Amino acid sequence: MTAIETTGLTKTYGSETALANLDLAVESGEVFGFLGPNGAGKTTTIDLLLDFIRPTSGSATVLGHDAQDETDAVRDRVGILPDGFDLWERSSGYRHLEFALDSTGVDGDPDALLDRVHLDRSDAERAVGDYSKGMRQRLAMAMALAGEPDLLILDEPSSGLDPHGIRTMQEIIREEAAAGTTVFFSSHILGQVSAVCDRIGILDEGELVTVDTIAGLRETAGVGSSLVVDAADVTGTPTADLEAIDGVVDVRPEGDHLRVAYTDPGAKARTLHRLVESGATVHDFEVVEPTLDDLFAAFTGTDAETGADADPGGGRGRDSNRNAAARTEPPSAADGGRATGSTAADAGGEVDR
Ligand SMILES: Nc1ncnc2c1ncn2[C@@H]1O[C@H](COP(=O)(O)OP(=O)(O)OP(=O)(O)O)[C@@H](O)[C@H]1O
Repeated sequence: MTAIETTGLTKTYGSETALANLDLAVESGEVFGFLGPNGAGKTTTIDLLLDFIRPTSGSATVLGHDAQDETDAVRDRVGILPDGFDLWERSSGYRHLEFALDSTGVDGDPDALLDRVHLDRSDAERAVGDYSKGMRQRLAMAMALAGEPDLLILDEPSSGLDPHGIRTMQEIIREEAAAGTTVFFSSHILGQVSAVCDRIGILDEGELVTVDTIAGLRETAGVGSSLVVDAADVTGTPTADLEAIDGVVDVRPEGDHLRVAYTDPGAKARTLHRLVESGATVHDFEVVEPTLDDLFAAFTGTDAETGADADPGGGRGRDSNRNAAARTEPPSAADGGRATGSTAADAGGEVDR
């Protein structure tokens, strides 16, 4: 079954197109990474899937249900970690988990959820108002896991997490995938998705640029690996000599090192041989794999982190003001559903446990 399917899904705000004509199918059981820089349209897509906002045109189904007409059926089976969620500041972590479990109608153990996200039970007794950003994120993830959802939709799940927290998040995603849960998660931190995703969709300025496996993306982008060699006396080996080696695509001196980009793995040994033959002393070498940032730049012409033009000569560039547009229609709360979104009412008083 297809877990998520969108057809021509579009959202505009006045003259601003947040999402343009999105056609996307995420298969059941897949871990799908939705990548794009700030303002690419990731949250807009997720908000449309969960009916937090309505599309300008197009349609979407989630777990076989129409995202706009069968919202309750969707939210019953989807665990959601929204972007910019709110919590009840004076309620305890436990209270949040009890609420999340109650709203799924499925029996569950709050302690088991805490264990999964590595949140201490003593912390769960406290009001969330003084939680760190990472603890809040862990609690929100635990709420999303309540009720064993069929689909997890996570908007920037690693936001605010330290490296240990990021590893925990990745472990949870792997465990969920192993249990057959479909996971759809957005991120602009490209390195973090490669470890867990079956496929990746790259979104840029509201448009889906490509969808593929990481290996497929690398191949299509033509971004090869590099051999970085620490060698002395390389003067006897002209760059052109190395560039002529089968499989080598580029040779650049970098300080005391030489960076040799190749597409055929056999080119590594041929390069090292050629250097030694010509009298160079090879002290050390390492293979540098292309990062997803390299891939992103190859597909969009922009740097994923900064949005800056990655290739001023040939890239498409970005309008740096694009994301500054005022939000005139804030995502609404998932009231009563499984969502941890802006449902929190800070009712005041003592810690509510
Ligand atoms: N309510 C709104 N009113 C006007 N413009 C909006 C609104 N919501 C989103 N936008 C615009 O739509 C575009 C896509 O925004 P969206 O939040 O979906 O991006 P994103 O990829 O999730 O970014 P981020 O990584 O920063 O969360 C942006 O240019 C944003 O300014």
